[in-house]
Amino acid sequence: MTQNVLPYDALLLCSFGGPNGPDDVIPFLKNVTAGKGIPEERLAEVGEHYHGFGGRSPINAQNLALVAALRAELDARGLRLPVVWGNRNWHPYTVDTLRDARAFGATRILTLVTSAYASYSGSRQYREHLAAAVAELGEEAPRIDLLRPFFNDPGFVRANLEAIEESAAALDGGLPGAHLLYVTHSIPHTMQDASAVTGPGYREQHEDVRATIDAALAERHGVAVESSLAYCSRSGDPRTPWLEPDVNDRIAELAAAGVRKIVIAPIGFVSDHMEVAFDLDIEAMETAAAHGVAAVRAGTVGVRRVFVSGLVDMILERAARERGEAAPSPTVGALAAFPDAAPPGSCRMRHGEPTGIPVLGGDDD
Ligand SMILES: CC1=C(CCC(=O)O)c2cc3nc(cc4[nH]c(cc5[nH]c(cc1n2)c(C)c5CCC(=O)O)c(CCC(=O)O)c4C)C(CCC(=O)O)=C3C
Ligand SMILES: [Fe+2]
Repeated sequence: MTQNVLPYDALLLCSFGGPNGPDDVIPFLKNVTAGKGIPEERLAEVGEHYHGFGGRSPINAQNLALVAALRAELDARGLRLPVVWGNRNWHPYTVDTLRDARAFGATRILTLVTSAYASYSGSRQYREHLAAAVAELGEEAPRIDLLRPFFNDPGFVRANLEAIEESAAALDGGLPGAHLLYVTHSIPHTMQDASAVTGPGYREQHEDVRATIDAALAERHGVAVESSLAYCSRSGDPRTPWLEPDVNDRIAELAAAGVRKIVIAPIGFVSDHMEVAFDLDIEAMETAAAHGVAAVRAGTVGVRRVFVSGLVDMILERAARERGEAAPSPTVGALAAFPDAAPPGSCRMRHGEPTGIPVLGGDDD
């Protein structure tokens, strides 16, 4: 493959954003939950999680570290591609970053969204957000393309596998006999259903990663791995069904079935942000201790070299396709690579009805 990033002249890392201090917490939560119907009590509770960490989410520092790691990997390969960072819910906002990027001359920007799996929250909502930023900039706007969801990218899966192996080594007797509990963010059933309209859904994407890692572990360690997928961080109206089992319920169930050690593998999250730092490292760990289960939490992919290097491979492949060259999208697991342009109607919450909300990277409205 040619080591060439053209036609792109910048890479945008587009993420969720998070508060940097106590005064940011409430305005941040208002941004996130505008029009979502999340109960006051849930918001107050999540606010407390942030205040417990000094009002600061770890996510911004983690994204800056990823920006630095991407720059280092691009540099190491002799590729000239400025990397910039913008968020959906907090400073630096995407629209401001794009305005700056345009001012320094970027006209064609490839965007990497920090969600590995496709759903409304992890894909379409970002595409609506980017379309709004482009609309706001008008004539000034650079042209934006998006990288496809990367859950089955070989580098992402490999980085998760390595993190699981490293954490399992801390358990008495290691991996053999441990239950491998994969965890991701819960979403409402309606969002799960919307994610499965044009391709494999959110749950199925995770199940594919689980099967791939289980098989690799069995092969590398010569042990059959017992595993399951659980969910964390549900919110919304308690009467609305969300994906289950909750990680805490699942830990209790495993304990009741005689499991004495578990590895919690947060494959749904790319870095140790609030859901990981609170819902897993504090809550789920307390649940495990209360049930007499020895638990370790595997690292998130973060800035692991194999993950970052896989992202740069994806950038090169996409650039080549934009130049009209044939470039494959390598994947692991049973699912094919997601298309570069999201299929019409994908991850649309009220599928079938026009939403009137413009999206980037696969328009269907
Ligand atoms: C699938 C998914 C990901 C994973 C994909 C990815 O990694 O991007 C994700 C990431 C994140 N979610 C985050 C924070 C929040 N999410 C909320 C609310 C919600 N998330 C949802 C889903 C997801 N969210 C959903 C369906 C809701 C209900 C409201 C709605 O339909 O949108 C709320 C409101 C309070 C609450 O309800 O909990 C907050 C504060 C942060 C920042 C963390 C930090 O600061 O470190 C990150 C990375
Ligand atoms: Fe969220």
